[in-house]
Amino acid sequence: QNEKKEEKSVEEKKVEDKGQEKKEEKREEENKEKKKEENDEAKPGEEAEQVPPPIVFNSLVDERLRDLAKRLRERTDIYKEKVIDPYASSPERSPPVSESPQTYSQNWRLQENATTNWNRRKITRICNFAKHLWLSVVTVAFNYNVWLATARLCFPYHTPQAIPFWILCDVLCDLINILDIVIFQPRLQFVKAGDIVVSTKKHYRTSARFQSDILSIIPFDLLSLQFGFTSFFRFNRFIRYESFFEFSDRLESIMAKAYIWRVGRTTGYLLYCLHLNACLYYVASAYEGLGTTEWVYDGEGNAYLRCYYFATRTLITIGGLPEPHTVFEIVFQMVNFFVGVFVFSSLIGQMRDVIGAATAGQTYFRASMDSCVAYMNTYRIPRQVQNRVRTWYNYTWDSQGMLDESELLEQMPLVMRTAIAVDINLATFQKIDLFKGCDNQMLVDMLLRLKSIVYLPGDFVVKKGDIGKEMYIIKAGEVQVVGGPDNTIVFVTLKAGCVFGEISLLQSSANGGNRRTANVAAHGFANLFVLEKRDLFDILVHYPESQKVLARKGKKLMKAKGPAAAKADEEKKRGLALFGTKPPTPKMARIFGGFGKGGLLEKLKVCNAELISHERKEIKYILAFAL
Ligand SMILES: Nc1nc2c(ncn2[C@@H]2O[C@@H]3COP(=O)(O)O[C@H]3[C@H]2O)c(=O)[nH]1
Repeated sequence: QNEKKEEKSVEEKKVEDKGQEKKEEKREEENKEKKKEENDEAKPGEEAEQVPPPIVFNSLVDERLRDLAKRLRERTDIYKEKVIDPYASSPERSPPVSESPQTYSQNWRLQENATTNWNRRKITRICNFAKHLWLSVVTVAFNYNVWLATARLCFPYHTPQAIPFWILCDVLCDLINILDIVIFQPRLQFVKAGDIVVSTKKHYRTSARFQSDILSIIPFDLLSLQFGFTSFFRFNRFIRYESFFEFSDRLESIMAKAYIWRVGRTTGYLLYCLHLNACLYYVASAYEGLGTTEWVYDGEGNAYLRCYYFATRTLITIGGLPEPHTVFEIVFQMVNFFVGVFVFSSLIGQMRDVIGAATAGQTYFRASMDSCVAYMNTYRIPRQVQNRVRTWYNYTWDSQGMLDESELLEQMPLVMRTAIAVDINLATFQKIDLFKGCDNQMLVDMLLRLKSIVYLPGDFVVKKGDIGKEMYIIKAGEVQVVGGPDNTIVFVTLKAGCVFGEISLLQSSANGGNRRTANVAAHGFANLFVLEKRDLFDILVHYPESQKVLARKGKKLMKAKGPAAAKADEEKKRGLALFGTKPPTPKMARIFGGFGKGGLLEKLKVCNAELISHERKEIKYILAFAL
């Protein structure tokens, strides 16, 4: 054991000695470097005499290493600059949103506020849900009265066994109505002198609605004790029709596809007309005597079903019914036909309007595309261009559900437009480096002036040397800053949330500063927001501070990416030729973005899994476009 301990301590000593040796070596090296630097500073001209030339084994490797060291130094400089001025970052990357530093108590208060807001929103949502649920219960009660009171009045449904059941249902419905009148109606919101106020009991009691509600629940049913059990005494319940329309309006306002409910409601009106007619036919048959003539109901089978069948054939004027013979039958049938023609034609017209409104967008899209194709045919536009135009139409429609978003927003008041624009894009804008430090209200103003535009794969969005009249923000897709003799060098790929075209926009026209400094082409399909120079400058007039921030950034960008920097960049990229050029990607694979990251193989992999809708659309169109 002693021997082992000795061995260990010897080894440890050796390690320590080695560490010390290394440290000493390092110190010596540092001292040498310091001396060298001092010499450099003191006598820059005598460098060649003082420092012996380095030994070069391989000039190519040596050059590459020097180049690498230079680039690392440049990168460090850029990072240093960024640390000093956080707004000087480049536009091609959107860093994660960093919250401004807050104290613990501030954070805590914010969290508490957020929780309270969240709780309040949750409570409001629950209340709204409860209101909708209650309104649907009241609507069921209303429909019970409207459909069954008429049927019970005309058909022999009041048998001694059924009467207790009917009484129970009637009482239940009346209870619902009473609860609604006593608890819910006085608490509804209404508009008073332009203000939304929650109704008070006093307000409700003085309203016309209260009077009609009270009239609707007067229990005339009690007269049944004197005159026998009949649903005739429940007809005052029909006055509560307003609750049905209230329910209908609310449902329309919360449904994403309101036309489905509208079609359902119109169908309901049609069915109710048939229901009324079936009731009348039974009453007419009973008046003449069941089965006494060929025309009347013969009393066989299910009375309601047979009469409903008769009503359907009569009102929809299908025909094939037994001929009426008596004056009463002829008059009844004639009135039926007239009502059928007027009521049914208007209801079917209403249905056509509802369906037409639901598909109006699609119809507009088809009509615009057809007229554009007809125009291109008239002027014998080449097939290739026509295909591109068609692809643009289809992609734009599929990706945003309309051809021109601004058309839709134009009809809205400014407040609504602002709310929508802020909701959709403000978060993205706040993350854009270029706008960091700018006034938030300025961003909102800018959002309102944006126009949406779609570029096809390979389209040039910006051409070097052109005058910059607008800047772009990428909504979806990618664009590439390209250069070189045939635009084959890709300088940078910009993704969703990035800005480009701002350099020439932020420079003055003196010395050609307003010219585009690079070519920018759409990589795949690119959905962009366009902000015109005129609009930007109109806005900046009101925000001098933001104007200063943008001007400063414009200068920095020009320095970093302007013509001089671009040339150096291009040469740097060409320098890669030292290692031989990469073999070109096959043409077909190139269409799909090559074999690399995000390329054909990856896309195919993603296709097997679940594709997100945008990418799926893009691949579909890229395929269509390529073929
Ligand atoms: N010149 C240059 N432009 C770039 C670079 N990266 C992104 N861009 C954008 O490409 C745009 C070309 O038009 P602008 O000069 O108006 O603005 C330019 C920049 O927004 C780059 O590295 N160099």
